[in-house]
Amino acid sequence: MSAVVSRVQDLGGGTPERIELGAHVPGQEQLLTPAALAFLIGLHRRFEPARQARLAARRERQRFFDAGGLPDFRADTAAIRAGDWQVAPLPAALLDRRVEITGPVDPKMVINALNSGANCFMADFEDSTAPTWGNLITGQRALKQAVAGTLEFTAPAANGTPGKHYALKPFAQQAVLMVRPRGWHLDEKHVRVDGAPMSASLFDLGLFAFHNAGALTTFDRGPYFYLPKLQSMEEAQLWNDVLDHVEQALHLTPGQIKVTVLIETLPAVFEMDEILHALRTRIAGLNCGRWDYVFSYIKTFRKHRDKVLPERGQVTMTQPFLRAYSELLIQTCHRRGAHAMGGMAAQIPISGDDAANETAMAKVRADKLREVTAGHDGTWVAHPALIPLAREIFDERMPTPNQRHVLREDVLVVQADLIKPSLGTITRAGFEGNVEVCVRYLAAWLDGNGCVPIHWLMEDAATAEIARTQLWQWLHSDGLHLDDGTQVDFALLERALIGLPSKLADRMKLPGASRINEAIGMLDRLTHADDLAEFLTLPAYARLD
Ligand SMILES: CC(=O)SCCNC(=O)CCNC(=O)[C@H](O)C(C)(C)COP(=O)(O)OP(=O)(O)OC[C@H]1O[C@@H](n2cnc3c(N)ncnc32)[C@H](O)[C@@H]1OP(=O)(O)O
Ligand SMILES: O=CC(=O)O
Ligand SMILES: [Mg+2]
Repeated sequence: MSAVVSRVQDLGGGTPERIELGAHVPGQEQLLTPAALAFLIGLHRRFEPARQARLAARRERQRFFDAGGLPDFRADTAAIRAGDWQVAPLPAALLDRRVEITGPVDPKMVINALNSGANCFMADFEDSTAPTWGNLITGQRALKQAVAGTLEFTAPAANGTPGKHYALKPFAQQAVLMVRPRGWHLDEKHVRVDGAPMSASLFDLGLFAFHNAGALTTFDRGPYFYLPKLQSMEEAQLWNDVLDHVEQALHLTPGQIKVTVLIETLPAVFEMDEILHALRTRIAGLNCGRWDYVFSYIKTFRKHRDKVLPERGQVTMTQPFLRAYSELLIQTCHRRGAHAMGGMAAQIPISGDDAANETAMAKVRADKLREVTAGHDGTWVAHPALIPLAREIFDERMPTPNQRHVLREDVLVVQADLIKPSLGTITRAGFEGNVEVCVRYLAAWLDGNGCVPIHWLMEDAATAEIARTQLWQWLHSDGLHLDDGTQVDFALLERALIGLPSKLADRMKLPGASRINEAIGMLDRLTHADDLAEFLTLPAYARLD
């Protein structure tokens, strides 16, 4: 906690509160005002014990899976699944979400995304942001200014040429803003209350709501959030309790805060009705967070030799277990009147190679076509250049603002479909590719950059986690071989790691180049460890800032 400097704050309530904050970064004083800090302290004191209980429940459940148990639909909530209920009506701003752009929260990205022509913009504090204190404060400040309509940015001058200036389009032409706070598992180490770090989720969500709820109300909106990495109905209930509290404390209308929940863990797919029900006064939809979902499948089945997945590139949405997940999500959402959002194709535009670009765009097109045909109400893009492509496909196949009327009663998904093993192989390129992605992503993240292009694929915390957990599982499963017959063992890993610095040597301008050796050391330790680390970002966070 070297970065924490302020020891005690007098928040004006008579008794100085015990809150410690990260070293000052520009703009912090306008965000972390005494009133905002008092609000955050209130959130922490009220909800931290419940958060810790939920994290303990996750560990307990994983012990059951490690002992051979399988996730399944819950007997104790059968009445919720069988019941005839609907989520609350959706606000006008969230009726048509056919194309949503996502991205990190730096000012340029925020302006570009809001101006992009997408229906919605998910400003991401999670998978695509490395949570340095500077990134968080800069991001919160950018969002506050964006909501106020004052956000501007000028790129630094280069070679005597003035930097490009960025400004927001008029409000009516902007994408609808949604914010994704970090997940329940993460602490915010730069804010300690009563001597303990506060929840990163409560920090991100609380600070955004505190500063922007009033302004959003004047636009007939509310704070809209994406909630990541939930594992159970109880976690959704905890979020609902938090949001009820936030609405009361900020004098909002009950249900004004809207959320979309990412179904991106394997345990959660068995509780989608229950999650919708727990949040039914405020939930707008569920989203197929496919990358974290695959990561979660690997993590849940870390000890299940019969469920080892093939290499990352072969785990596409047409694998039966992923198709079942997406179709059950659509059926569940539409039955309850909620949106069923699609997810992210990882391909981004390739400049300077038309043929390669066309191949990449064909993959994105096929993915979006699959989504709209299956019944999704909208999709995600990682890059503004993909918006016209996604829009064209959804416009053509979805003439209505959404397709919640498509009930998909033909879908019959049972437990076995959702946990079905996948066919495929592990190639040398797939193994070495995982090593490279882990090292390069980790190095960039440690350097403060949470989303980078690697071999023309968008890589963020979720995609990198697949690579990391696959390596661990492959190396800890006896008798696995590459498709060329080579045994998968630590010698293979060592060879890939040793070769990496020279392979990357001519790319010393790579994001995070200076931290490559540190990343190699971390990956080596993480893969050798007897226990699979829950999240890459937990040990990495200790090294951030
Ligand atoms: C698994 C999940 O959680 S998915 C959700 C989380 N992941 C994401 O949101 C991915 C977001 N995407 C990105 O961060 C970026 O697109 C990257 C890192 C993949 C590629 O970024 P770059 O290398 O900068 O792309 P590129 O150089 O082609 O960008 C061209 C322009 O588009 C802008 N741009 C690129 N992606 C985005 C975006 N998602 N939102 C807004 N603007 C963007 C760039 O800022 C740049 O703007 P400029 O011309 O004004 O300078
Ligand atoms: O957050 C999205 C994902 O795919 O993970
Ligand atoms: Mg995710």
